[in-house]
Amino acid sequence: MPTTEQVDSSALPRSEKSRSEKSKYKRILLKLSGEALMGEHEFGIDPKVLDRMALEIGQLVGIGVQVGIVVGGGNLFRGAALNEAGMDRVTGDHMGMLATVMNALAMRDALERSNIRSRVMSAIPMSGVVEHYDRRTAIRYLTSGDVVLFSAGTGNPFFTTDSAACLRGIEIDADVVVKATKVDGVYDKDPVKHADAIKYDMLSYDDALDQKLGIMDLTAICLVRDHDMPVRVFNMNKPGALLNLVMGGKEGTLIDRG
Ligand SMILES: Nc1ncnc2c1ncn2[C@@H]1O[C@H](COP(=O)(O)OP(=O)(O)OP(=O)(O)O)[C@@H](O)[C@H]1O
Ligand SMILES: O=c1ccn([C@@H]2O[C@H](COP(=O)(O)O)[C@@H](O)[C@H]2O)c(=O)[nH]1
Repeated sequence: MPTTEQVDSSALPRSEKSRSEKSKYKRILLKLSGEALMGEHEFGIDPKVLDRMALEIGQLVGIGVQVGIVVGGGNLFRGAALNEAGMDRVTGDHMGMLATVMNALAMRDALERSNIRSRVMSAIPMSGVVEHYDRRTAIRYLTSGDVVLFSAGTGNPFFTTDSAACLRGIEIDADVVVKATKVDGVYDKDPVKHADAIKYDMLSYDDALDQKLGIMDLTAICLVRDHDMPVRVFNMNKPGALLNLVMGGKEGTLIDRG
């Protein structure tokens, strides 16, 4: 398992310090579903969702957990959908990656309004708007307690932000990749389409791959399997769930080597 640098909890109030010492994870990579940022809307960003996420992320930072974030772009553009509508696929993917930069900027704004120090890095150079992604700099920011938002996915077309989240999680030596989504875990089939879907509490990488469960793309699952990076899938609309799972609570579904 990857190791992380110890969190300096000496600056925290006593109650938060003792929680930090008990937290299961010291550094996490949180994947936020772009689609979930729409809230009740059909497109775009619901500021209420951003503010609620900022509050929940702030609780983790408050107990000394280091938080890297990858935000999806499905609330704005997806390359595959644009391609189906007739657009060149690579152009569509570039639009999708730019959408994730917009979401990351909106998330940073919400975090900073809650007095949570945060940085946006982009896999696609965007001088004057956000910093270009650099692993060592990102780890320095995380170690100093800043939230780091990794935007523009992997920087390459034909990938997804799930793959980007797993890649960045491995690169920054996160203890876990936490996938925040609209459903409360991984099921034997899509629970949005099938009322009789059965939820898994835990699942091996190989089972997730063999059953093609659709919660994450296969590239992302292969990556975490090859690097033995655990993934926890949970419902981001359940208040307190993120803090609970970081403290070791059994939220959602754990995907690991089994
Ligand atoms: N076996 C499964 N178990 C759970 N969810 C599943 C499964 N198969 C498909 N899904 C679907 O996957 C969705 C969650 O994926 P995710 O959060 O990546 O959504 P997304 O809309 O693709 O995110 P983004 O907007 O970031 O691209 C759920 O809303 C659910 O409908
Ligand atoms: O590495 C990447 C990541 C994403 N894209 C494009 O962005 C959109 C939005 O990402 P989601 O994972 O669907 O939220 C995606 O559909 C791709 O078009 C990419 O090209 N490369």
